[in-house]
Amino acid sequence: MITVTRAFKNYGDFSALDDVSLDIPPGSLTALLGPSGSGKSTLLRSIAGLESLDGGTVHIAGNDVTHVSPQKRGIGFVFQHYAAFKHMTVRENVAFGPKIRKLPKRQITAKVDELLEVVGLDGFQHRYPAQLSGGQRQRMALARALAVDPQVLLLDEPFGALDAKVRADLRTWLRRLHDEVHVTTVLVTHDQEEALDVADRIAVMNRGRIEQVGTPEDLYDRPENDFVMSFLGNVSKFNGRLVRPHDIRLGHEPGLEVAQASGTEELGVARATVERVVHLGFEVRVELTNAATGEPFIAQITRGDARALGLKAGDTVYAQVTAAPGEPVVVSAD
Ligand SMILES: Nc1ncnc2c1ncn2[C@@H]1O[C@H](COP(=O)(O)OP(=O)(O)OP(=O)(O)O)[C@@H](O)[C@H]1O
Repeated sequence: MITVTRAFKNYGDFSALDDVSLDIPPGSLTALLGPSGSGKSTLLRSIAGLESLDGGTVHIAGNDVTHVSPQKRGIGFVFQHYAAFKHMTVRENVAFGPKIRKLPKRQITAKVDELLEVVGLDGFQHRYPAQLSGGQRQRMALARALAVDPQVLLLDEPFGALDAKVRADLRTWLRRLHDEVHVTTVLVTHDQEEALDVADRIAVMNRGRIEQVGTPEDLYDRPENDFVMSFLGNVSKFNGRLVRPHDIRLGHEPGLEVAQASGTEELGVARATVERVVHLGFEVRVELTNAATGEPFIAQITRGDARALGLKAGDTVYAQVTAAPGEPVVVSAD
């Protein structure tokens, strides 16, 4: 368990951490998610001991490490741009930490073999970092961080510099790796899709504060405020409320047929003009304008529904917000 209690960090007048408290359960993969400048890296670096707090404490596994040096905190750290030793092979890079710790040679060999296999680099062990792809280099960085058996693994946008496809592959891989090694992991990301995909818990940060902590489901289905709702997925303003695109149904009649089809309670109907219909594979994004308010909004519906409605630009339709009873998918915009 990592416990941050009432952490404050200022840079001059600027408050980078403003009374942050957070519990990170042992064995979890927790994402710190927030926009640029919200304090994610500062919080991560404070847990690592790379930043000293102006107030508050950090405990790791029950020990107060607030004034303990980074080397003695039992952490592995991976940054966005990982600085590997260029003159060392992959194998030598991974073996570096255990060698410094003077582990017996045989033990080091076994450990490095195991880790290279876990990160899928066993065929690359004699290459130099420059001979690896970006994704392979980050996997080497993770193997190197894990080589010293850290209690905690801290990842600061580890896949940030890679292209979308490699990022997606690596996060699936990280999830599996975590299921295998179970080391308590904290991941900094500004990418909500990455956080929802990989983390079992997410702490949403904004302006040096934590807005909400919970499972991806909690945050997506039960956001505590507009900031969390907007940050985790698309939202549109609909009759003065924030609504998710897939919580809007479309029909040719006001209310009736959409209400019957969904069987859910009515939360508001609006007449709207279809501006654009975008096919996104299984789903269709319909861009609309509210006839009464002139506000643009988006509905996301299935391809089948779009076909049944025969939607095209210029059509007038009725949009209705739906939500399963008891599920507050609509948060007041005020
Ligand atoms: N050494 C520093 N000196 C002055 N200001 C700093 C310093 N480090 C960070 N800050 C400021 O503190 C705020 C929080 O920075 P932090 O790096 O924690 O944000 P972040 O959420 O990780 O953002 P990003 O995703 O852009 O890295 C930013 O406004 C940043 O400019």
